[in-house]
Amino acid sequence: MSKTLRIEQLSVSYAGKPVLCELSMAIQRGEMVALLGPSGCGKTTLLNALCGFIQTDRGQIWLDNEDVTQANAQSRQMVQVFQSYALWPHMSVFGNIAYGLKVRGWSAKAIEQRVAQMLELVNLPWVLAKSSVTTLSGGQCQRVALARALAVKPSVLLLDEPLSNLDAKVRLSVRHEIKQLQQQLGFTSVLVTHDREEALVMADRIAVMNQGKIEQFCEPETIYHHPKSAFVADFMGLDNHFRVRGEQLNQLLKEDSKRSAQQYYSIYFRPESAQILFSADSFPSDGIGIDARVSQSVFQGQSYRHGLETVYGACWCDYEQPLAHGQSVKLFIPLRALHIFVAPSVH
Ligand SMILES: Nc1ncnc2c1ncn2[C@@H]1O[C@H](COP(=O)(O)OP(=O)(O)OP(=O)(O)O)[C@@H](O)[C@H]1O
Repeated sequence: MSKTLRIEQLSVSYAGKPVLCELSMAIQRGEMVALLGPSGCGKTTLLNALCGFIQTDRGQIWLDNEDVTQANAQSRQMVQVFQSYALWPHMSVFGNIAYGLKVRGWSAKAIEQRVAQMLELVNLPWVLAKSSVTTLSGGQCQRVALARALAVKPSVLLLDEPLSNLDAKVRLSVRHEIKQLQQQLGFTSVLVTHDREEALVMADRIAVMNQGKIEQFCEPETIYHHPKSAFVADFMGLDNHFRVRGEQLNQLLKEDSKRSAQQYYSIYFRPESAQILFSADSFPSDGIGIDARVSQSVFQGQSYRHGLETVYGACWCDYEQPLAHGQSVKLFIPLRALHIFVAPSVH
């Protein structure tokens, strides 16, 4: 059932405007890959190209050893699940799940067995089979859409923001159900999402896309802890960013003249991996310390998130207690939490 998917140097444009630019990636059999990236970077275009819904300009798409670049959508056996569910409203739950099987000429008995199997798989009771899909909740609709897609045993399942129409609680449970199904059935899948946490939880590997190209493609832990560019760092939740000159960075890191004085650098770090210290605290040596003043204190459950003003700009840092507006503190960023990139010069 499940196959490897290899994309080689794929280019797609709309009316001459390039959207995917020589994009390559290889997805293993049974692997779930998340495509993460800003709006308009080409995630849905890539899914549509894989499915055969749109024409490609150059490059190839391989399923195992078969080049399917020119194959029609039906013969590719890649099935898409959409954000909007795309169920047929005039059909029952049964009718929706059975549709692809009827088209493929399955017998009535085999269809009934398969639909029952699929309903059980996605945790929907058989009594719902005769219901109209218009009477279902969002979570139930997405389960029917998933059952319909899996019923035909696709080689690759393409999930286009399947959870974004669901409310927060349902989204969390459906997220884990899809992941469990993928591990149980071992299907190859590509998941498009805007949600970083969803990508981290669900995917075996994450591809961060930027303007039609892949910026970084690796395991969730690696991309989270070792973003290879400022773009990926920004996208992976390193919400604090200072732009500093080489000589300032040399001073902060106590590394005399290691960097050119005129070059600018971007320092990224997470609010939760920095610390707020006070004048009486002993100062660790394995990090950088910056004088700061509290500008805001916001309760966020486990701790308080504080807005801090420093000579390098504003940032956020967590602390267990609320601190007074205007209070002087020391911002401490451990070396292991620092991500430093050469910044482009501003003219
Ligand atoms: N049918 C189309 N005709 C012309 N331009 C299109 C078409 N579909 C998408 N585009 C353009 O191609 C670019 C990529 O769109 P795409 O939908 O693939 O991005 P995306 O990363 O999926 O965005 P989002 O996260 O907002 O869904 C965008 O600039 C979009 O405006």
